[in-house]
Formats: sequence, C-alpha cells, structure tokens
Amino acid sequence: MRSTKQLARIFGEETASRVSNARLLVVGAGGIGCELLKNLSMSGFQHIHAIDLDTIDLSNLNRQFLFQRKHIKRPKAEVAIKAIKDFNPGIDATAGQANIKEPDYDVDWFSGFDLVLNALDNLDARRHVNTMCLAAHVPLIESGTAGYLGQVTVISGGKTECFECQPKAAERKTYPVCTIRSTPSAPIHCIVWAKDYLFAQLFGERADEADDDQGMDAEEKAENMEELKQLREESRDLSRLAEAMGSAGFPKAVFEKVFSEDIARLLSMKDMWKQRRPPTKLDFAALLERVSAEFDPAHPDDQSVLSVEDSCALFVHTANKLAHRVLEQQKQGSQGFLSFDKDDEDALNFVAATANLRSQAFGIEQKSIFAIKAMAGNIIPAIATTNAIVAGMMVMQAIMVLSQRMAECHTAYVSYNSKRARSIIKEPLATPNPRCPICRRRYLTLRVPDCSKTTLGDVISHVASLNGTERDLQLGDDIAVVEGSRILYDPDFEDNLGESLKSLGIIPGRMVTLTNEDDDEGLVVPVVLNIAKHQGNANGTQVQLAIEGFEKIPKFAPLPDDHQDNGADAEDGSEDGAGVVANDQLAVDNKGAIIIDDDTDAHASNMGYISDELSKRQLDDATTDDQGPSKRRALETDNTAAKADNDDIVVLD
Ligand SMILES: Nc1ncnc2c1ncn2[C@@H]1O[C@H](COP(=O)(O)OP(=O)(O)OP(=O)(O)O)[C@@H](O)[C@H]1O
Ligand SMILES: [Zn+2]
Repeated sequence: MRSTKQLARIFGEETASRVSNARLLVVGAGGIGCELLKNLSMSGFQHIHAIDLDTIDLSNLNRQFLFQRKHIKRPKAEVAIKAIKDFNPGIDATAGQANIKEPDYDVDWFSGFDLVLNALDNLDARRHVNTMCLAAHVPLIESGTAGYLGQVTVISGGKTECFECQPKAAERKTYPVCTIRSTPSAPIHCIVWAKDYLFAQLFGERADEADDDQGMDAEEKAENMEELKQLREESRDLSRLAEAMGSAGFPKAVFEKVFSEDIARLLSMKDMWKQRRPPTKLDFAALLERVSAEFDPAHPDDQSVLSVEDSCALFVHTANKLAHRVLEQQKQGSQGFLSFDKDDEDALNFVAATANLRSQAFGIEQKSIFAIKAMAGNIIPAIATTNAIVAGMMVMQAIMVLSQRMAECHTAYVSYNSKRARSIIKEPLATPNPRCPICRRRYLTLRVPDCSKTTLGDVISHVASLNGTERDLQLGDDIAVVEGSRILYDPDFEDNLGESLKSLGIIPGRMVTLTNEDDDEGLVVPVVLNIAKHQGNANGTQVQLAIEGFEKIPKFAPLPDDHQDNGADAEDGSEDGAGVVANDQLAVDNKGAIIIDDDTDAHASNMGYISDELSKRQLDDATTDDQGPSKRRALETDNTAAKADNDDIVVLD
C-alpha cells in the first residue's frame, strides 16, 4: 500500500509495520474526528474503529468535510468510515453509532485496541475514556479545540499525566441571581433569564423554590429578604401558569406576568432604580397589532435582529408549540418536561424571543437568533483549520506512540496571538500527579465465573489468599471496598459479605476500588478491580475467581512529603502548572518544525478542552470526615465524575 511505503521511507520499516498492524479506536467523528479519520486512512493506518453517538446536522457541514448534505440525519461514524473507505478501499474500518459510555464498551473491549484517540467535545466522555484506557492499559491521544486554540496530548498510565491529573480552569460564567432576575444590564443576562429561568420554569422539570437563595449565607439572605420573597412569588406564579398550558390564553398570561406584572413589582422597589435605569412594561396587545405583515413566526430570519413586535409574535408561536409538546408527552404517559437544547428550534426561538423582549423592557441591545444561539449554547465558533492542525498533530503522536518513541511525544498547543497569526507550541509530556485520584490506581481485572453466585465475601477471601504470594495486592489487613460512591465493605461494615456480587450491582463492566482503611498517609496505591466474565475453562472443571493484569501495572513514584505541591488539589481553579510552560523550557525543547510563541498567557488559556467546566476537587486531607484518605479519595472521584458534565451557563449567587 502506497501510504505504508511512504511511512516506511520516513520512519523505517518497523514503524510502518507497527502502524499498519495497530488497531485504533477513534472516539467522536465530529470536527476533529473527521479530519483525524481522513488523515489516519491516508497515513498507513489499516485497522480503525470509529464510534460516535450522533447523526449529521446541517450545521456540521461547514467543517466536517467527510459529510455532505445528502448525509444529514445519518450516523456520523458510519458516514465518516464509508468516506475513508472510498479514499482507501483496502482499509479495515468499522463504525458504531453509540455512546462510548455504554456498558458494552467495557475494559475488555478497550483492551482490544492498541491506541485510542479522543475527538470529543465534552468533559464527561473524556473522563470516561481516560479511565477506561487506564484500566485497559491502552495509550490515549487526547485532543480538543476551542476556536483558534487547540491541544493534543498523550496519556499513558503511570508514565504521563492523565486527563484528571490537573484541574482545568473553570470557564463557566456565573451570574448573581439578582442580576438575572431583577437588574439585567447586558444581553447575556436576558438570555440566561430566558433560558435558565423562564424556559425552565414553564417547560422544564419543576425547580426547587429554595434554590433562589442557594449559596447565600445567613447575612446575605437577611439583606435580600424582600427581593427573595418577590422572586419566590414570581416562581410560584409561573408554576401556576405552567398549569394553564394548552389553553388559548397561555402565551398572553405568561407575557403579562413577566413583562407587565413582574416589571411593575420591580418598579415598586424604588431603591433598586436610584442608580439604574428603570425598566418599562410591555403591552401585549399593542405589540401584536404592529407585527410586520411578512413576518412568519414558523420561519424567522435568524441572522437579523427582529423588531420587538415580531419577537412578540415569535414568543406567542413558540410558547404554544412548546406547550403543545409538553402536553403531548404527558398524554403519552411521560412526565412531560423539556430541557433547553440550542439545536431545538422551538426552544431556541422561544428563548431568543423572550430574551429580546426582556432586553426591550430593560433598554438593552437586542440580538439576532443566531447570536443568541451562540450565547445560550455557550458556543465558541469551531474553526476548521484548527481542527485540521490538531488532527494532523494527533497522527504524528500516534505514530510516535506506536513506534514506542514515547520520549518524542509532546503536549502540543495551537495558540493565537495578535502579533503572529497562529503558532504551535510543544512541551514535554508531564509526569503523573502522584495524588491523582484516577491514575494513581493499580488497575487489574477480576474474572468472575458467575456474579450471581460469587459473594463479596468470596472476593475478600480471594484477595486475602493472595497475601504472601507474588500476586499479593499489598493492601494490608483492613481492606475497604468501594463501588461508585457506595462503601460495600470495611472492617466495621460486614453486612454485604454474604451478598452475591450481582445483588450488589457488581456485574461485568463495573469497577470496584480496594483500599486500606487505616492508610492515613495514603501510602497504599488503591487497587481498582475491573469485573469481567471468566473466560471459561477448556477442561470443564469449575473455574475460580482470578485476578489478572499484574504485569501491566506501572511503577508509582512515592508520594511527595509536601501536601501543598499538588496541582490536582488546587482549589482556586488557577491553571497551576496545567499547561503553562516556562520560556526556558521551550528553549530547550524546540527541536522540529515548531514555531515558538513566547506569549505564555495565550498559552495558558489555550488547552482545547478548558472550555469544559471542571468541578474543582479537593483531594488532600482537608476533608473533615473520618474516612481514611484512600477510601475518601475513591469516593470523591466518583462523586466529582457524577457532577462533571454540564456545559451550560448556570445562575449562581
Ligand atoms: N459519549 C460520547 N460517545 C460517542 N460520541 C460522542 C460522545 N460525546 C460526544 N461525542 C461526539 O463527539 C463529537 C465531537 O465533535 P464536535 O466537537 O465537532 O461536535 P459536533 O456535535 O459535531 O458539533 P457542534 O457541537 O458544534 O454541533 C460529536 O460528533 C459527538 O457526537
Ligand atoms: Zn492522573
């Protein structure tokens, strides 16, 4: 094959052969994924499986060049794989339309690949693949772009930082409740109000009234007493209105409540407007009388700013449509609530119309639906060229990993600065954070003949039976077993010992973490057992529990004495070493065709996936509960993972 020959000429026969024999998993066939699949198929890679949960949208076609208009609504991975097979018919390429988090894609499945490449767009999936690759001992190439900024890095368990070793800067904007609900002064305040408050209250899952004062201490609550009371009343009124959904007067009732009554109530709080421009009430009937004759609320122009009258007509149209959808869902027996999705036209148009009406009331600039989509969806426009550069760098890293030239792998950044249009920066791969709650783990596989017969006690006895052998797990006597955020066993909690694994929800694909209860120093590296089916026994004799994978466990550096010296413990969200590179480091590291950019500030903010919100983690001993640190960390890991994925703007106080 031509590409293999070319590869052999550049990198040698051995590398070319490793590349052509390697089994690759590409997760995500979107902006980066399409570029990557195209590159891989043209660079000598022969065995590729791509997975993506989504289907193709019109909005993907401007940058996902393997897709054409005729492919809209077809599965991304399938179409992308078909396209690369057209380029390179000899390739062994397969596709799956699925969420990579589905239990079918378990550790055994991941172990079937030599290399995984992430081309994802969300933190939750990235974290999941990171853990699966660590558990399966498969190297991972991680990537991300945000507009002109991009990043590629290599993750190899025990050798490099993993995706969770460092906190990522929090990008999520938060706004005080009172600004959103009472004193907006910018378009985004009105958009957040329309999306997170009005839309959510009317069509979403019923919110908890107590949320209005979340985050306030007692003093703040006392100071804001009057306003909080008003806010609660407003919410209650809206909930009552939601019950009128489907009646002819529903849109008018909502309009009059939010753009007339609530504004009158705000105006009555005179102190609020001493330093601010007071809002004005809107008149529903008067606005509807002046809607332009040519305005079609079913097909609004999303590029221009609508007149306030047309926004009112759009509000009526979309409020009716959304109400209808909720009622239909209820009729079909489901709970009947919607959550905002920027790609749901009714939801977007409702939010755009109400945000603009509110802007009108508060004398704030109005925006086109297109602009509101970007703001409501927290969207940074995707740049095809950045995706292409990142995908190219991923292929280079893939070749290096497969040819076992890890020392030549890098974290590479695509960066932007006003002096130089674009540049790429690289830095050496960082070593693992010795306190990382994900990669400082010994990932092993526990083969279980039958989870409905094997008890938790059997597992504990099996672990104990390894003591003193070469497979000693070195957990000591006081073992604790944790699954997710549940404690299954510790020396003071033996209730589950007689339970079958299945009855405890421990089935193939799940992972349980074993720690030492008394390990206050955190010296024991916890063991994570991936539960897997036993492969069976050819002789027909009864198969026993078996723990596998000892030979794949990396060596872990001892914990540093200084507990402060820990990036993952950083609480302030600062990047704290997460990608900031010293200039002198660059100077010694700038071999190759890399343009060095000396703007470290730009660099610091250019990790492709920093746009994902990372919940901050507190991994050190600051937690005041009385669980041992190892078990506590195991629990925290699971809790933070659960909190992780929410890219939306949140209203906080
Ligand atoms: N858990 C997951 N399992 C499989 N694929 C995923 C998962 N999460 C995200 N993806 C896929 O990763 C890809 C990321 O690509 P990209 O960032 O270009 O997003 P997009 O959805 O194509 O674009 P946009 O968000 O701008 O509409 C998407 O195709 C998405 O479906
Ligand atoms: Zn880590």
